Amino acid sequence: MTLKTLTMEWTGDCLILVDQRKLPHSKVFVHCKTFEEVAFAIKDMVVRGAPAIGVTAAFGYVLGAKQFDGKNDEFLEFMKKVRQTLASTRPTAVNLFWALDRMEKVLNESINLDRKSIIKRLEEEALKMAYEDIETNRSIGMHGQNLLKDNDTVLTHCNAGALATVDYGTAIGVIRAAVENGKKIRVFVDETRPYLQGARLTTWELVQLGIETILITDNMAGWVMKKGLVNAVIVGADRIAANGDVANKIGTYSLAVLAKKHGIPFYVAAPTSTIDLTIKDGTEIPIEERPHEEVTHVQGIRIAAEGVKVYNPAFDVTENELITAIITEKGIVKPPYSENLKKLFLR
Ligand SMILES: CSC[C@H]1O[C@H](OP(=O)(O)O)[C@H](O)[C@@H]1O
Repeated sequence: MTLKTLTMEWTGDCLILVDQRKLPHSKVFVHCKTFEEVAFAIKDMVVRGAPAIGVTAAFGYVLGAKQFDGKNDEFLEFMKKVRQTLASTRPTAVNLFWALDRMEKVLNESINLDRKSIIKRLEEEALKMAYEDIETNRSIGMHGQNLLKDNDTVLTHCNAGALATVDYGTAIGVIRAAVENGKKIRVFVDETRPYLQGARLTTWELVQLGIETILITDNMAGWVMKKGLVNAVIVGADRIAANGDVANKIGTYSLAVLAKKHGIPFYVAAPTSTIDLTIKDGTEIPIEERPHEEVTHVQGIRIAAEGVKVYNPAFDVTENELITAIITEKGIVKPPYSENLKKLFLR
């Protein structure tokens, strides 16, 4: 079985990723034939977005198993190294660890089979995860679109579209589903400095979908809300703590505070694989800090003085009291999140 979407293609021995560092200027692809190449692709953000990172790592795990050519009793040790290499790429999106846990479980359950059968089972699990993600996103969209009315204007941040997942998207999935249900939706897209996922990726997706898209710089969001131009804010997530605190792209917290101030509903769209019940609140979520060059340069051109210091947290945490509802594939979760997120896993 194979897989081919906007974000990735699995051919059986190669994971082909659209190079999101180069979009929208050029649509080029990175071919990964080893787990090391997959790890680099995640770390350097060839591919990014919590669900996309998880499934990419799953295929990286399969490639690692295929690469092993040592003695049988060294295989498990080798696969531990594969997991460690993939797990060390980016710390915030819990989907990465959720996906690797799923792959490791299949490995442990099939370890007494011959190597070919083990690899086959691992590949089946990665493909199952990939196709599940597409269905999950469509379900998030189906639930979430009920929160939007015809002629609503939505503001979104970063990219939580098809490119951040295996396909369809989470926050953008809600917008797509509303449009597919006949609603006219307009979208304000935050450019999302410093990596510009909004300006480069979300606008590219929405324009191709024929959805009215208005690009703004991040510092315009408050004014747009104050002018009464926004009916709802919808963002993705990288990790949701047990109490409903949400880690998402840097700038999300500011949007949530502004939305509260202006009485605008603030929704988070995420699969249950992004919920991490092992951590009680957002203070425990590891926040990735990325290279200074992402701030001092834009597309390789220096914009800041030489010698300047830089602080570049890639994510922030939005406290649960600022979140109106969390949209998942199992339905819409409202406060109290500590109680209601747990219930999701009992369904
Ligand atoms: C659907 S998850 C998308 C989520 O991931 C992004 O982070 P990054 O581009 O650094 O991987 C951002 O937080 C999005 O909301």
